[in-house]
Amino acid sequence: MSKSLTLRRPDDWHLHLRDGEMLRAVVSFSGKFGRAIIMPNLVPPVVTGAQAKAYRDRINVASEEKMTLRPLMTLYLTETTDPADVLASHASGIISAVKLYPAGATTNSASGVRDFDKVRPVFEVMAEAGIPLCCHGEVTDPAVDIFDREAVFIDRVLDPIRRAVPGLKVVMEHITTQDGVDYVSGNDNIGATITTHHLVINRNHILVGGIRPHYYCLPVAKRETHRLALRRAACSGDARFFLGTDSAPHPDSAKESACGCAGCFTAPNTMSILAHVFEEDGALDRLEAFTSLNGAAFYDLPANEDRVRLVKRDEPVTYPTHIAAGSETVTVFDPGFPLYWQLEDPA
Ligand SMILES: NC(=O)N[C@@H](CC(=O)O)C(=O)O
Ligand SMILES: [Zn+2]
Ligand SMILES: [Zn+2]
Repeated sequence: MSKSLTLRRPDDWHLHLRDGEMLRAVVSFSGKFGRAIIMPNLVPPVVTGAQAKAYRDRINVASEEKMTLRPLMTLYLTETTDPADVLASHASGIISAVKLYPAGATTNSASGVRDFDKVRPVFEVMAEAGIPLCCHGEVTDPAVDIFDREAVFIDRVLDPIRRAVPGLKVVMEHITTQDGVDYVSGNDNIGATITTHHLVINRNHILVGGIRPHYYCLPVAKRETHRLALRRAACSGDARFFLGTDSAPHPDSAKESACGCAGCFTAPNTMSILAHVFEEDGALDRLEAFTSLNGAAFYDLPANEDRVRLVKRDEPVTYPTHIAAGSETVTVFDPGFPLYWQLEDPA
């Protein structure tokens, strides 16, 4: 008999759905999730409540009837963000969080924050209203080595913000280091998303034997000790750690380039990969906490009531290696090992 596992419907607490043709091409691959925090780094970015509402409408139009996905919107924080708009958008249920991109840190972050003191009034109203701040946690100082940028962000930016604005609820997005795990574990009012791909690859996967643009994302994967720290955190059941796939589709022409952009497209096979990883670490009984319970609790939302089933097949399950997006293709993340677990819905 094949092995199977029933769990509450998973949520994705960090997802890029893009817009237009790309949105229409990728949205169904996240269709079996319950809720997803939708990142606002469009071109131009989603900076006002009105824009977030319009973007949510476009996502709902692009979604198919049978999908369970419910988009939870975020605002892209800029130095001119109006605290009143943040409060009103949250009060009316349009947004669930605000996203902090240090200017220049990652894809489409040019309009992000340079001077963190300038956004202090926004942080203050967020703390008061209990609105989470989702952080892309990397400094942009050219003097800081790219592999150290997350650890330095904690010391230079994140910890000072949290001290200056007590009560601010923070998500450290897509942590990639032992330092990130330690900081989140040792503090209150803070959680962290962990991506699927950072549980699977370290920096060797990107660089050994040739440069692999489809493993390049930000924050960049670190050395193996850090990957193992992420695996322990994800598999621990600790309520501070939850799934945010950071599935970030880019056209292959933009990835396979002399200056390839950052992002891994993991939406199609995420649950299969996670079941593999948790089984390997003897933690299948804690997969539900990571994918379906911890994030909801952090966002003060109930867990999804309905269930999905993961079934372990005798033969590897196959996924498309590429999907079409208009005249472009997007490469699906290749974990580098065969996948046997398959998501079944309904359970
Ligand atoms: N993670 C990435 O490498 N890329 C993301 C941006 C982000 O989440 O930093 C993207 O939008 O492509
Ligand atoms: Zn990011
Ligand atoms: Zn992201």
